[in-house]
Amino acid sequence: MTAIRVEALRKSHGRFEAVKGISFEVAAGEVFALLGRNGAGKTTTVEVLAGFLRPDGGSVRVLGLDPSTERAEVRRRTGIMLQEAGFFPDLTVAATVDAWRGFTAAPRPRDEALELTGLAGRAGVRVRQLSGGEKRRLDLALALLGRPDVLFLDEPTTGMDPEGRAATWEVVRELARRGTAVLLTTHYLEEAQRLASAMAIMDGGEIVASGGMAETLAARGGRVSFRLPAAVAAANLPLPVTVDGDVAVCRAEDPDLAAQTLLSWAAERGLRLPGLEVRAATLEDLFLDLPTSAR
Ligand SMILES: Nc1ncnc2c1ncn2[C@@H]1O[C@H](COP(=O)(O)OP(=O)(O)OP(=O)(O)O)[C@@H](O)[C@H]1O
Repeated sequence: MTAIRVEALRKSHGRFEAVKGISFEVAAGEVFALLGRNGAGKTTTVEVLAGFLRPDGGSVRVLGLDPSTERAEVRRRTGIMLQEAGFFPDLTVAATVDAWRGFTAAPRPRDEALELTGLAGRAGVRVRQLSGGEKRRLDLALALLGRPDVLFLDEPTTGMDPEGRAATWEVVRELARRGTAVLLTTHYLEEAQRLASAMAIMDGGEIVASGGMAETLAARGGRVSFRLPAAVAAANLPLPVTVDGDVAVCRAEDPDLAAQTLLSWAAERGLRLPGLEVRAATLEDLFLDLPTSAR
């Protein structure tokens, strides 16, 4: 079932067109990563989907509803974690969750929300005393309160320590397993690669690359890297490489085959290729391969 549908969406801020006719879909139970450098138009897109901004062109549907005209119903069934959270600094964590529970239909119990986000031990602490990462966790706890069918996460793990990040990923995975559609924006490409099964990369308000995560990465092939022996000139290797310092990198559709070719070539000459590493393409490779303006 399609949970989020964006068709030819356009949105300007004043005269500046931040989103220029983008389309994508997110299915129930899917984590979809919307990526792109600062100012690409990701937050504007999320704000339209959440009903904070009206589209100037095209259409968006969340759970089949129009967020600008059916905002209350969309709000009831979505959770949202924006970059800037508006907390009351003098309230405790527990009081903040209680206040939000008051606005939420059939909310989760407070302790469950705090437990899920690793804040159980911080219930009595005032919001002003939380670290940046803990504030993000509180924001997530509030976004989860209504057991949403759709969750918008705008850079959810910024400022979190590795443990907090891993715990957040686990919460997001569990929600997706239970059918929540998750739209994630992040600058952490490893996070996107681990969490999302599909993605779109935006640049200057347009989508410049999109597709299933596994399929897109598999289509990029992979790379073999090793330290170039002093006696070997890169041009003499049996496959083309780029050299960075003393590390040679060979991009290949089939990196295992490329590694075999390089190793046999080295063995025939009694050479070793120290530090040889074979790996599939990452989202970072894909990003770095985009035209400069698209990063
Ligand atoms: N309220 C606003 N008024 C004017 N311009 C805006 C407004 N909000 C965003 N913009 C501009 O629209 C463009 C897209 O911004 P947006 O916040 O959607 O990008 P983003 O991809 O989320 O970036 P980031 O990764 O930095 O969060 C930027 O150039 C930004 O300066």
